[in-house]
Amino acid sequence: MATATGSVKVVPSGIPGAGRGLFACQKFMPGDVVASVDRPFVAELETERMEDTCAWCFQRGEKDPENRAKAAMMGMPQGFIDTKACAGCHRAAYCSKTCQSRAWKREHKYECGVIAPPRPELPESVRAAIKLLGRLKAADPSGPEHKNMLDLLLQFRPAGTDSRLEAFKEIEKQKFDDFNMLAWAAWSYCGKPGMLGSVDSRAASTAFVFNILCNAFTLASPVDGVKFGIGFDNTICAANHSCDPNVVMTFLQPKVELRALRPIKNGEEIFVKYVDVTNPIGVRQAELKQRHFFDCQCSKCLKGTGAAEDRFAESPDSLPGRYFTVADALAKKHEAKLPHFLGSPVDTATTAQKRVAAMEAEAFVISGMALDSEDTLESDEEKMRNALKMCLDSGIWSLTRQPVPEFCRQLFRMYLENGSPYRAFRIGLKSYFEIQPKLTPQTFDPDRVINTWGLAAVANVLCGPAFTEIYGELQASGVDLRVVFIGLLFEVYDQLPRMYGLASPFGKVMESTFKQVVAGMGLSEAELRERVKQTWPSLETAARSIDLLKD
Ligand SMILES: C[S@@+](CC[C@H](N)C(=O)[O-])C[C@H]1O[C@@H](n2cnc3c(N)ncnc32)[C@H](O)[C@@H]1O
Repeated sequence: MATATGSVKVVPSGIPGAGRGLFACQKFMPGDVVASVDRPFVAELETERMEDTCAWCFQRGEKDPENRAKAAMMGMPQGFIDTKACAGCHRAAYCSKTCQSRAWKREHKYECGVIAPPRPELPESVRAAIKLLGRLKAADPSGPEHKNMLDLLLQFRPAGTDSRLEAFKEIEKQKFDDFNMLAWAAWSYCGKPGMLGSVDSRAASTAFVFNILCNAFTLASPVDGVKFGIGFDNTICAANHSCDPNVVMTFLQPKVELRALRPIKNGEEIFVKYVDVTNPIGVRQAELKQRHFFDCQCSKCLKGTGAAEDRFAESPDSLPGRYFTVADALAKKHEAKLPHFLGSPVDTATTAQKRVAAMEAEAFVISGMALDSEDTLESDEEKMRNALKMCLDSGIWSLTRQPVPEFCRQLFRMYLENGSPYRAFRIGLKSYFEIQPKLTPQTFDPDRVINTWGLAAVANVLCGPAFTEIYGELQASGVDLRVVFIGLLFEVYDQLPRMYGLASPFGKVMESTFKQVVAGMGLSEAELRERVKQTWPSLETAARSIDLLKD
C-alpha cells in the first residue's frame, strides 16, 4: 500500500530486488523541495561531537578558543554557539534551555540515567536504540510515533525478521556478530524490558540497531562539512540510491530536505546518493557493498564503465617508464584492491592497466577515500601533495578524475589550517574554474556552493594588511581581490534560495555577511556586479595558468 507524504509516496521501487522506493507525486523543478522533515525520526550525534554539538538542534560551538575566534572572524556559526552538558549524565550537551527541554521530553529522559558515567561512552547506534526502546514503550499505539516505529521495525531491510537477518548473517558474518552485540548491549542497558505492547523488545533492539547501521544517512554541517552523526527517517530513508541521483539531501540542523537536482516528473522515482558519486564505478560499488551491504543496480551502474568519472586523461599504456618500478611495488601492496580499480578480474588486465590501478589504489588510500577504513592513513600535507603530483605528473589523471579533486579539496583545507591562505587560494581557484563545474554541474549543488563560500572567505583574508604584496601582484594582472571576494559572495548568495533557503542558519549568516559587505564597498549592488563581470575573465586566466605541479 502506498504511504503518501504530501508530495512523495513510498511504493515498490523500479529497481528489481530493491524493495520499496520513494516516488514523486507531482513535478519538481531544479532546487524545489521534494521532501522535508523538521527533524529526522532518529538523529544521533557521534561520540566525538557530544561535547561541542547541541544534541537537539545539532548546532556546533567550537571549543578551542583559537579556532573559535577564527570561525567567528569568518562568520561561521560555530564561532557564536556554546553548549553546556546535561547535569544528569554529563554526556549530552545543549545550546539552550529550549533545546534541552525539547530533547528531554522526546528522548533524553529514556537515556540520561543509562548513558551516564561510570558506563563507558556508547556508540551512536546503541544510544539511538536505547532512546527508541524508551520511545516505543511510551508511544500511543494509535498515534503516528507508533506507526513510524512499526514501519522502521518491519519495512526497512534488514528488518527484524529472522529470515532477512539470517540472510545478512550468511553474507556478513563478522558484521552480523558485531551488530548483534550492539543490539544486545542496548537492550541490556535498558534493563531487558520484555514485551513492549505487542512488540518483543529484544527483537526490536536488534531491528533498530541493524536498520540504523545499514540504512541511516550521514548528518554533516552544511557550512564546513563536519560530520555530526547519523539520521534515520522513514520518508527520507525510503529513497533508494543512484549513482546519478535526481535529488540532493541537505541537513539544516536539524531539518532534512531533499532538493531536486534536475526536473523531476510526476511519478518518477526519487534517488539520493549514499556515497560519493564522483568516484569511478568500482570504488562506488565497493563502498556501497562495504557500508550498505548491497550491489548497486542503479541505471548508471547497469550501463557499466565509460561515464566521465571512469575515464582517465590518457590510456594506461601512456604511463611513463619512470613510474614502472614504483607502480609494480604498489601492485604488490594493494593486490586485494586491484579488482575494484580495474573494474575487472586481475588476470584479464594488461600490465599497464594493473600499474595504473595500483597507483590509483595508493592515491585513494592517501586521500582517505580508501575502500576499507582500516588502512586509511592520517595523511599529512606533504603526503597528500606528493600523491597529487604523482597523479598529475604521470599524465594519466585529469584534474577531474578522483582522487585528484579530493586532494585539491583537502589541500585547500590543510593550507588554510597551516597558515598558508595564498596556497589555499591558488588550489581553491583552480578547482573553482576547472574541477567543480565538471564534477557538480548544478550551480546550486551544496558541495559546490560550500567550496565557493570557502574560497570567498580566503579571498577576504588575502585582502587583509598581512598580504598587501600578494594583493598588489594580483591587481597588476587585472584581479582585484576585493572584487573577487564580493563576486564569490554574490554567487553563494544567488544560489541560496535553491539550496538551503535564506531562512536556514547558513542562509541567515550569508545574508547578513552579504549585506554588510555590500554596504561597506560604497557602490550599489548593480555597480558591484558589473565590476565582478569585468574581473572574471582575468581571474579565469589566472586560474588556468596555475600549475599544481609547481605548487
Ligand atoms: C535506505 S533503504 C532504501 C529503502 C528500501 N528500498 C526499502 O524497501 O525500504 C536501502 C536499501 O534499499 C536497497 N537499495 C537502495 N538503493 C539500491 C540500489 N541502487 N541498488 C540495489 N538496491 C538498492 C538496498 O536493499 C538497501 O539496503
